[in-house]
Amino acid sequence: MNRREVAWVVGNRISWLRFSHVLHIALLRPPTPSTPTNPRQQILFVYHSLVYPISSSSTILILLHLIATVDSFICRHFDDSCLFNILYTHIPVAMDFLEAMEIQVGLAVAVLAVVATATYFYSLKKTKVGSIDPENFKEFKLVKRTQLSHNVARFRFALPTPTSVLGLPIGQHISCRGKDSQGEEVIKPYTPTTLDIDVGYFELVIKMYPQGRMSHHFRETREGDYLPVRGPKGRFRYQPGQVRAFGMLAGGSGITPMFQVARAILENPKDTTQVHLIYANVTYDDILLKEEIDGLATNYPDSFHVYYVLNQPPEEWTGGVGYVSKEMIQTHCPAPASDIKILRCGPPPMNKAMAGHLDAVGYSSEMQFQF
Ligand SMILES: Cc1cc2nc3c(=O)[nH]c(=O)nc-3n(C[C@H](O)[C@H](O)[C@H](O)COP(=O)(O)OP(=O)(O)OC[C@H]3O[C@@H](n4cnc5c(N)ncnc54)[C@H](O)[C@@H]3O)c2cc1C
Repeated sequence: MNRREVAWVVGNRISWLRFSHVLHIALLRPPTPSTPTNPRQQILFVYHSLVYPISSSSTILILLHLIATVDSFICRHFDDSCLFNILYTHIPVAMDFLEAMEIQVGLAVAVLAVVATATYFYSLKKTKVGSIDPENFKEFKLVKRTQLSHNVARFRFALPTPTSVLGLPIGQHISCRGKDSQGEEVIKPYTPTTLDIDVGYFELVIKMYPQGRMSHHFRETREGDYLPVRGPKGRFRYQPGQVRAFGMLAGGSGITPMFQVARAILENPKDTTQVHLIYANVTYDDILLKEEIDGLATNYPDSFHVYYVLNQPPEEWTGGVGYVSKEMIQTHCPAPASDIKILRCGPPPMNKAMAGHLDAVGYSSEMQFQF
C-alpha cells in the first residue's frame, strides 16, 4: 500500500467516523428508558445495551486510522524523520490488519444486532402470557410507594422480569389479599392504572379509608413487602370497536377501571371509540388521577370528554355540584342507542342511584354495565 492509497483509505475512514458520530448522537437522544414502553424505546434499549458499545469499539479502530493519516502527512513532508519513516513502514501492515478487523467487527455488530433484536422481541412476545394466575395467589414485591394525598398512595409492584407483563385483559381486575387490623384475611378487587404496554411492573392507586379492612393492609404495606395477587377476574372484557361510544359514571376509587379502559382506547390510534366520563367526588382533593385524566382530555380532545361533579365544591368551581343527576347524564353521556354502553363503578349507594337514573332515561340493561 503506497502513501496515496493510505491517504484514500484514511479519508474514507474520516467520513465514516463523522457519519457514525452523527448516528450515535442522534440515537443517544432521548436518554435510554429504564423500562422500554413502546417500540421506539425498545429499539433504543437494544441499541444502548448491545449495539452501541460494540460499534463504539469499531470507532476506536477508526481513530487508529486517523493517527495513520497524520503520520502519512508527516512522512510526506518530513522524509528525513527517522521516527515517522519507521511508523510509515508499519502502516500498510497495520492498515491491512485494521481493515480485516473492521470487517469482522462490522459483521459481528450486524449479527449481534439482529440476534439481540430478535431475542428481545421474542422474549416480549413470550411474556405476553402474563404473570398472574386466576386460581392461585402469586406474590409481587412492592418496589415504590408514593403518597399522593393524606389517604391516597400509588403502589408500584415489580413483575418477575423487566420485560414481563401483568397479562390483564382490558376491563378486568385483580384480587389482592391482605390482613385487616384484627389480623383477619381480607380479599378485595383492584384495577391497575398501568396496561400491558407498561412492562416490568404494574401500579395500583389506592384510596385508604379509616375504617376500611383492606385499606388497613395497604396503609401498613412498605417497600420490600410482598402482595399476594390472583386474577384476571371480571365479567367485562373490552375489545376495540365493541361500541361506538362509552359513557362512564365513576365515584371515588371507582375511577380506576374507567381509567384503564379509557387509556387503552385513547392510546390505540386505530380505536375510534368515543369516551364520555362523569366523575363524582366529595371534595376537590378527593379526585383521584386528576392530572392523568386532564392529560387525556388535553391529548385526545376529539374522543375524550370529562365532567367532574363535587358534593362540596371549592369557590369558583365550573363543574357539576351535588350528586350525579339524570340531567347530567343526558347532557354528558351518549344518548341511548344499541351501539353505546354506560359503565358505572362507585360506592354501593351511588351505583344504585345511577342504575335508577339510567333506567329512567331509557338505557336498556344491555346498554349498562356495573364493575
Ligand atoms: C372492579 C373494582 C376495581 C376497584 N379498583 C380499585 C382501585 O384501583 N383502587 C381503590 O382504591 N379501590 C378500588 N376498588 C375498591 C376496593 O375494592 C375496595 O372496595 C376499597 O379499597 C375499600 O375496601 P376496604 O376493605 O378498605 O373497605 P371496607 O372494609 O369494605 O369498607 C369499610 C368502610 O370504608 C368506607 N368505604 C369503603 N369503600 C368505599 C367507597 N368505595 N366509597 C366510599 N367509602 C367507602 C365505608 O365507610 C365503609 O363502611 C375497586 C372496586 C372494584 C369493584
